[in-house]
Amino acid sequence: MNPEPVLAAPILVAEGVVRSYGDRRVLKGVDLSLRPGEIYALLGHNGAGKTTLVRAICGRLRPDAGSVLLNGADPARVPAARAGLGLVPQEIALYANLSVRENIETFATLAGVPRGKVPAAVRRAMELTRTLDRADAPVRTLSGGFQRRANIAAAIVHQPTLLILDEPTVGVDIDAREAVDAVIRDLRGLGVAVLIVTHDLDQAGALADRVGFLRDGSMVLEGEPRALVAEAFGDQMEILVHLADGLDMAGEIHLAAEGLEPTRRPGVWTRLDSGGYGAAGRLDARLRQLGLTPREIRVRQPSLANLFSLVAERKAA
Ligand SMILES: Nc1ncnc2c1ncn2[C@@H]1O[C@H](COP(=O)(O)OP(=O)(O)OP(=O)(O)O)[C@@H](O)[C@H]1O
Repeated sequence: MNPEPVLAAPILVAEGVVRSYGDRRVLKGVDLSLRPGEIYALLGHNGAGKTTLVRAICGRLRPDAGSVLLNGADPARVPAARAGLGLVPQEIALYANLSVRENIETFATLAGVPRGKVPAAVRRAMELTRTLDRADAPVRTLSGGFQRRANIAAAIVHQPTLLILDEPTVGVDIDAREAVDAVIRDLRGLGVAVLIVTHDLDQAGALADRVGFLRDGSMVLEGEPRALVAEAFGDQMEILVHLADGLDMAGEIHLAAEGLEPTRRPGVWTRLDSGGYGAAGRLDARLRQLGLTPREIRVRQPSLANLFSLVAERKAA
């Protein structure tokens, strides 16, 4: 008989984390754990408490109640625990006039990499982030996507076991985004635990082994993205209707009466439906009758974005 696979011990264990600012409770007892080689996407609207949770994980603030253990030690009290952490801030935090190599050397020294080991550590970080071919270029001459990878190199040069990335794809074009995703996957392959704080639901759905939705300081939903979507929507599909520009109020009322809701993309409306392509065909005919001829109708599997709206609606309900 094969023995049960033994799961590696978690790198991060946060339990019942509570934190208030004044009399406002911003974290209301949050649990979060990450194992080596796991990518976790922390999702939530502005003000949900994501940054506060990350600050508690980094040991930059102490929870009022609950605990955070990073590699078994409290990062707010034990500096050695913080050595196991790499943080990639949302803004590029590099010296613009220094080269990629010089920047990463500086971060290696700051992170306490022994002098003799700095060149090899810097080279490894540049290889992992595919920044080696521009190692000697000043950071200010590099594209936004390249700078972001160099930012990751600076955060991993001391070989942390947990890497936290804050909004790694904000302002990054699609090709550069894929390059950043590839770096994150490689780090997972090396056993690094990766926590991504993001509003980018496409990235979370594509990359994360687990996602957690933080809402008003509580983790309201957590799990494997595809399983969560399947559980929430069953056999429903998303019908996306793309309409011509210049929709008037009457048109919007008709669309809402057909159960459609506007998306963030102008002219694109959405509805969940278990009738699949047949339902899309009937909707097309109905909209034409109403004089709202769609430019395009698409039917697709629901995504994390649908789940995110559902979680937000539940709050409203
Ligand atoms: N230092 C502070 N003093 C007082 N209130 C704070 C402080 N930092 C955050 N808050 C409040 O705590 C709540 C949670 O903030 P937090 O930054 O953790 O949310 P977030 O989910 O990271 O939001 P965003 O996506 O906008 O960064 C917000 O209402 C915020 O205004």
